[in-house]
Amino acid sequence: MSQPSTGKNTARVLQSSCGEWRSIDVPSCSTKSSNTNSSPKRGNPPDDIVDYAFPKKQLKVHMTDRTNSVTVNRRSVHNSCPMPWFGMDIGGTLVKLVYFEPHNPSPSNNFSQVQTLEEIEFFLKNNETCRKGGGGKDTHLKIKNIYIHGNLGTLHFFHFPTSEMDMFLQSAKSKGMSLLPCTACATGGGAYKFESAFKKEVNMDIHKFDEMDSLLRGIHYIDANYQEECYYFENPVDDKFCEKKVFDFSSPYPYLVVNIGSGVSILSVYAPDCYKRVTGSSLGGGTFLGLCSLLTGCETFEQAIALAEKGESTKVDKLVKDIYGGDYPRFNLQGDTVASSFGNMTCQERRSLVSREDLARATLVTITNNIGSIARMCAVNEGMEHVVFVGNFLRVNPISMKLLAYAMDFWSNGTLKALFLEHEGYFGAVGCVVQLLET
Ligand SMILES: Nc1ncnc2c1ncn2[C@@H]1O[C@H](COP(=O)(O)OP(=O)(O)O)[C@@H](O)[C@H]1O
Ligand SMILES: CC(C)(COP(=O)(O)O)[C@@H](O)C(=O)NCCC(=O)O
Repeated sequence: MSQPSTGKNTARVLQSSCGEWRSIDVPSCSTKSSNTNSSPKRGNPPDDIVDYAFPKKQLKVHMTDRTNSVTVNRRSVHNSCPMPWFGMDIGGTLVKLVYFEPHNPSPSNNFSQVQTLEEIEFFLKNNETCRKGGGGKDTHLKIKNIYIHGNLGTLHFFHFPTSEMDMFLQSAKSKGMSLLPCTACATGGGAYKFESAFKKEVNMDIHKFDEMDSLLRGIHYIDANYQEECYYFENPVDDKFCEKKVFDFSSPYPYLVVNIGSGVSILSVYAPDCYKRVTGSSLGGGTFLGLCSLLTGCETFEQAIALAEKGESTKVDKLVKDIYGGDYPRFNLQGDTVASSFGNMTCQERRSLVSREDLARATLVTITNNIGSIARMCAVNEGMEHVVFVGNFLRVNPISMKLLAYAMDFWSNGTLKALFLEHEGYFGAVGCVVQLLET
């Protein structure tokens, strides 16, 4: 297979760099904290929940060590947010919805909590708009036996296209959803864009949270509560020997997060509550799907990926060997390296030889390599060894994951490791729910 492109995108990266510091309200957050052992504990023993959703100032917590870990008494449950709890990440392309089903609904309103959940579940499952564009419940991601704010329950995962949001609200209104008691919090751009529509259509005040804060809260929360969340690929481009392996994410700091949604955001994370947004790129998952739809006529992300699986990008891209006749050894550029993405498509004859599958594959490889190249440069600049890739661009998309794994390893001579998370696109929505009681 072709090699990832080299750092052709340097200028773009530097231009879009903003490097604004964000630090959540926790003391002694050093800007360049080293790899201290400040990670959440795994598992959830009954009397020792480690819950990063609670800031020190609002709840009675005590510091367990010098690295800002906070231990929360499980009885400090907030009663002003009626269950069931819903967290939404309303992104540029998809609405990610998580909801918490308590195993022991509070006795006082036992019936209404259960009934409310059943009614909302029925609505989500049977609503036309929720099923559009491959939307629906991600049953395989469900987490049983998780504690949120001291309550044991199950976390459910659901997604649908953001383009259906208005229809979704209309439909929720017509089915009487506004009358059901529950608490909804939201993040992503849509939390702001649709805030007034929520109020107008379903008379709901949503609790808004920043999407980067939520993303990190979600990552740390899920990782602390769900074994085997984090993984990497060994031998990523060798189909025979490629293996998915669990990575111990219990001491992750510092690390880089690359969130590949419609666009791309890159964050340096130094401690549980201390990070900065390093840069971003407008060439993300939306670009892939947009270009692929134009070039192949595909209708959905799943179709685009299915086409890409059968195509060859080397028919579309111009390789170093197409230009040099072989390697360019002086600068260690192998003949199979992509010299120019889509570079062969300037020629009519070559255009007539490529299929929709080849175009889909080339689009996927181009976008993925560009993100990999930016991520690698950020990791080098920031002195990071671990790069965590998240976002729904990676959904049902092992091609990109393996390419990113290979690219990180190859271009860093093995010093950088690409990591992935099972609940790839849902961390913002989870992070909202765990932040709920801070408001
Ligand atoms: N069912 C789907 N419909 C549309 N895009 C999808 C779907 N599944 C995965 N994707 C990919 O995921 C990207 C959106 O990722 P996501 O993390 O949800 O971002 P956002 O928050 O911007 O909506 C899309 O641009 C596309 O590349
Ligand atoms: C604006 C966004 C944070 C929105 O997040 P998204 O819905 O794409 O997940 C993201 O698309 C982004 O970071 N875009 C790149 C902007 C830049 O060039 O920095």
